[in-house]
Amino acid sequence: MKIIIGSENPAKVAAVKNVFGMAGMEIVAIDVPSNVSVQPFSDEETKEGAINRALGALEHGDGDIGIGLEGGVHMTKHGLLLCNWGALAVPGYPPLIAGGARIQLPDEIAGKLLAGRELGPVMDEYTKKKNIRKNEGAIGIFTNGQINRSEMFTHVIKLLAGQYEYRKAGSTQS
Ligand SMILES: O=P(O)(O)OP(=O)(O)OP(=O)(O)OC[C@H]1O[C@@H](n2cnc3c(O)ncnc32)[C@H](O)[C@@H]1O
Ligand SMILES: [Mg+2]
Repeated sequence: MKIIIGSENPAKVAAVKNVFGMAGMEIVAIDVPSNVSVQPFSDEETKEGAINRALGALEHGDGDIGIGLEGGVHMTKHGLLLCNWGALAVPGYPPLIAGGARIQLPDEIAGKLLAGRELGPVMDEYTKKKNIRKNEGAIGIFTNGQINRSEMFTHVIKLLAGQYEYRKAGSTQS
């Protein structure tokens, strides 16, 4: 079985390997476009990005399963929340989707995003570190290391893998 993940971001690739990395599974990472803004600004747009990546991965990677993971932000009355979505696509079915954990972003960070900046570089500037988005992520920083980006995406991939298994079992029962 060949699984294509539509991103080369190591935090995302690690999440797929954590769940699908058993014997007999080939996991290939390719960078495919999300076809949404580089900084998605709603649940809908972030979810759309994940679906586009999953379909793109399936199309360009010649695999059995395409997976897309996308990070974004979503405005609420409690401020700007970090949001994350995943999608799993197989030929002949509508993509399965699953949402990830969401947390509040501090006002200082939210203000920069509302001014048009991207979270990745804003986080590097804020922490004075490099490539936060490929490592612990904003979620790791603002949960004091309790949940890092790849753990958060691992949970999303488990939600996708479980739905995929459930659907497969159902289709062989009848
Ligand atoms: O290579 P890709 O797969 O594009 O990985 P990415 O880190 O850019 O991740 P996304 O495109 O899914 O995220 C959309 C934007 O939000 C930023 N972002 C999302 N979650 C983040 C996090 O936890 N930490 C840092 N930046 C994050 C990211 O840098 C992008 O600007
Ligand atoms: Mg990106």
